[in-house]
Amino acid sequence: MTDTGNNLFPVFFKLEDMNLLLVGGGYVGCEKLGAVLKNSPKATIRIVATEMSTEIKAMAEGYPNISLVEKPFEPSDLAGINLAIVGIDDPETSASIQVICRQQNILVNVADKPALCDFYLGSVVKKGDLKIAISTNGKSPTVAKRMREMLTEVIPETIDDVLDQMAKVRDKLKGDFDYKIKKLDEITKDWKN
Ligand SMILES: C[C@@]1(CC(=O)O)C2=NC(=C\c3[nH]c(c(CCC(=O)O)c3CC(=O)O)Cc3[nH]c(c(CC(=O)O)c3CCC(=O)O)/C=C3\N/C(=C\2)[C@@H](CCC(=O)O)[C@]3(C)CC(=O)O)/[C@H]1CCC(=O)O
Ligand SMILES: NC(=O)c1ccc[n+]([C@@H]2O[C@H](COP(=O)([O-])OP(=O)(O)OC[C@H]3O[C@@H](n4cnc5c(N)ncnc54)[C@H](O)[C@@H]3O)[C@@H](O)[C@H]2O)c1
Repeated sequence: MTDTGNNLFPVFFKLEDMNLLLVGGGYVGCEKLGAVLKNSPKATIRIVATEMSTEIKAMAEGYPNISLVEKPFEPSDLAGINLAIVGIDDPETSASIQVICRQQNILVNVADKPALCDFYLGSVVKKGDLKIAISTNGKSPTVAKRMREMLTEVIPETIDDVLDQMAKVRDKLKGDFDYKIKKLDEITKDWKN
């Protein structure tokens, strides 16, 4: 078996059909909330923090699916939660939240603590329906950010029109699976050059 270097398995969650808990309402909480809202603005998010910053309150305004609860984290906050992100300035409590999440099979990200993460957030390139997620295996989030900027620049805005056209062709194609693949490959075969 060869080691590919980065063994993280990328998936795209339908977060808007899930319940997310964000613990922490400071700088990191705000960063992570921003990342979530940019991608999945209708996600149901419970934010629990002893103190909620004015920034996070402002960011949550206008999102009816966000509930802000100003109090310390308690295990009961995990009721009905599918995913959790922890961004608090208390390493011991962070570690204990990670343990409780594990016990309940809730996937957890403790921001900036790779050893305590079941998943990492990625840098995200988004052009209409096209989305590319980038990971450096935790080696350099700054490189991930630069790659996002580079790809955002080189991918044309018209890619979304291309996706619309391809979706139309795809819907119209009759025939079996192999035929469809052949046809769709034919239409796009020159793109590599
Ligand atoms: C991609 C992005 C997504 C997001 O968070 O939305 C993201 N970090 C971003 C930015 C960023 N984070 C940090 C800096 C400061 C510069 C620097 O330290 O390099 C910058 C740059 C900046 O802000 O300019 C600090 C930092 N981050 C981690 C550590 C701990 C460590 O490495 O041990 C420390 C040190 C903390 C300390 O010093 O105490 C760890 C993680 N950060 C990850 C994701 C995961 C790995 C992703 C991957 O595989 O590449 C992982 C493992 C876990 C996680 O947090 O999910 C987002 C870019 C969004 C964009 O702009 O596109
Ligand atoms: N600020 C940065 O640039 C930065 C960069 C890298 C790593 N970090 C790390 O990320 C973590 C969070 O940093 P920050 O800048 O967001 O801190 P912060 O002080 O801005 O916010 C901390 C938040 O955690 C909340 N909190 C603390 N204990 C809690 C508990 N038991 N239950 C619920 N909420 C609780 C506070 O009320 C506050 O909302 C720290 O471990 C920090 O070392 C911060």
